[in-house]
Amino acid sequence: MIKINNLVKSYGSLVALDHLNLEIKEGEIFGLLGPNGSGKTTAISCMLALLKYEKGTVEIMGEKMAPDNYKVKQQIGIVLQNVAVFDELTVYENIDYFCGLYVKEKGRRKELVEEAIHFVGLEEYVKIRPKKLSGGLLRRLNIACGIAHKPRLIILDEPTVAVDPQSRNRILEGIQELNRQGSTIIYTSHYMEEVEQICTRIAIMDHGRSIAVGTTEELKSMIKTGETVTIEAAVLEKEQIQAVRNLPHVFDVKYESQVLTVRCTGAKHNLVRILNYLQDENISFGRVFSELPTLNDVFLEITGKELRD
Ligand SMILES: Nc1ncnc2c1ncn2[C@@H]1O[C@H](COP(=O)(O)OP(=O)(O)OP(=O)(O)O)[C@@H](O)[C@H]1O
Repeated sequence: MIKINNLVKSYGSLVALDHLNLEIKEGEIFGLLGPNGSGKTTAISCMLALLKYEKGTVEIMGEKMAPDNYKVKQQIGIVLQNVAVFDELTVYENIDYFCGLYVKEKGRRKELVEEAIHFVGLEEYVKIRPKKLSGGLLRRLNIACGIAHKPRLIILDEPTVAVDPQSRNRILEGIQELNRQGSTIIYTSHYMEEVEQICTRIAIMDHGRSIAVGTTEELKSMIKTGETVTIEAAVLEKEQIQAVRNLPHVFDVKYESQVLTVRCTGAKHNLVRILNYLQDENISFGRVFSELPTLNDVFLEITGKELRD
């Protein structure tokens, strides 16, 4: 569906995309996950030929993407980060306007607009102007405007930023439904939980590059971490921290503000072994957690820094 080859884009001396390579297949919900400033929005803008770039190629649906490739553009729905609707039009009129850019036949358009309204759950607000909508409802309107014409490819750039949990769930479920109805989806976010929840494949971005690509399971299997054990309010001496470090299958130990974080490779009984040691040493501790690897662990192992804000 999309092939991005060696894309380079700079803003002055800042390299925002540094030889970015990506391939997205038809039918995927493809997640672009990366911290703020990693180049996700720039990648989307270049992909859609909304921004000029210095080097590389973008192919969408088998064609070279260009600003005037309307044949391809017609088949793409775009929901950008900044809400782009007309204040002087009502909810209905906004969706009708954007749908009308692609669908001229009135009867068919009415059907599509009504479907889109139902889809984002804005039935009660059709006669309202955008200024009167809450942030979450406004984002839903933005989505309806981008998807009403039922495009083959839908690109959503951080659609859930500053959205209440109810609207967020509605949006995430909606994206999965659109995918079931046949649209390929590209979804950018810096929320790893969301990406993990809905994406069938994920590219993790950092500094304008895609540093790892795969399904959630594939990404997690690329790293050493099999389990992270966190022990709160533990009071440990230096030698004891070293002793934890020397336990089998432990490869990284952090001790900060009386919180002990132990990363272990995938093995049985890691937690029991650590707790037994603490008990043998009469070390008091508070709450204990054991977590399977997250996408943050993938990011942390590859880049040495946290994905979370
Ligand atoms: N118009 C611009 N002029 C100058 N620098 C820019 C411009 N747009 C983006 N940048 C810079 O390029 C880099 C990549 O930004 P981009 O917005 O693509 O990242 P992002 O991953 O989408 O981040 P966010 O999650 O914050 O939207 C950042 O360092 C950003 O400051």
